[in-house]
Amino acid sequence: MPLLALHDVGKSYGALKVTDGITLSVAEGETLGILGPNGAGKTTLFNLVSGDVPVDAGRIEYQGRDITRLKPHHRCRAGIGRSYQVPQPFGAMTVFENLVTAACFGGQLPERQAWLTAHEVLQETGLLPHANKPAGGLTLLNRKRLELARALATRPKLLLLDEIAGGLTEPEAQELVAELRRIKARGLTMVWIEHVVHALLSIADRLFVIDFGRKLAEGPPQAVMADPQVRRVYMGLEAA
Ligand SMILES: Nc1ncnc2c1ncn2[C@@H]1O[C@H](COP(=O)(O)OP(=O)(O)OP(=O)(O)O)[C@@H](O)[C@H]1O
Repeated sequence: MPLLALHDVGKSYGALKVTDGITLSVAEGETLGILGPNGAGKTTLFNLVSGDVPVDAGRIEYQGRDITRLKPHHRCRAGIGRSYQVPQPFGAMTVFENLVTAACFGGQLPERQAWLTAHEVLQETGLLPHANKPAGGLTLLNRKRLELARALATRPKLLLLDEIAGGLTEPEAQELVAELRRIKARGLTMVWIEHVVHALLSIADRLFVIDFGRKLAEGPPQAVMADPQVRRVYMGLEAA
């Protein structure tokens, strides 16, 4: 049984079909990379899985259970954690307080357990030296780390990452990828939307490419990147 399964999922805004009959599944322990041009409907797909936005059509299953109509906070408590493309920390709170809040309210941990979890996540994401700084004053790399850390503090079984490497310099992106590799190695299932293709390729087990809300390609990373349609539509390259 896959951890996550989408069956013919659809979403429209007015006449615009943003998600058009998407069917995909994610196996436990897998890292699925999602690619697609700007406006292809990638973030919308995450919004549908996390419940931030209701679906118009189709069904979403998590751990074999139909969660299509479940509220976002219940999905979070069931183990679906996500980051946002634009980091959304509580800027006036410290890094540590942000994580305790995520662990208490997202992960529903009792306070003592939330503190311990926040500490573990600080270590895992390299944020320990910044624990007592206000989140609003962090560098972009550390804001991205905090976005990752806030999702981890909810103790997810499925982690959805939305362009976590976007805007970083090459060495910063490499640091973040190294952290994600360690997280992957402990068996966490991840779905990662990313435009920084080489970062995604260094970790993804499988790719799923979206264009105009539809599946364009799916499969092993090398095969997908060699697909003439993907090269033309996504990378603007002529087919070899
Ligand atoms: N709430 C909304 N109301 C109207 N249109 C929306 C809404 N949310 C998204 N869209 C439109 O849906 C389309 C897909 O948006 P989405 O953010 O999912 O794309 P994306 O693939 O994540 O893009 P990017 O790579 O630029 O982040 C875009 O045309 C966007 O303008």
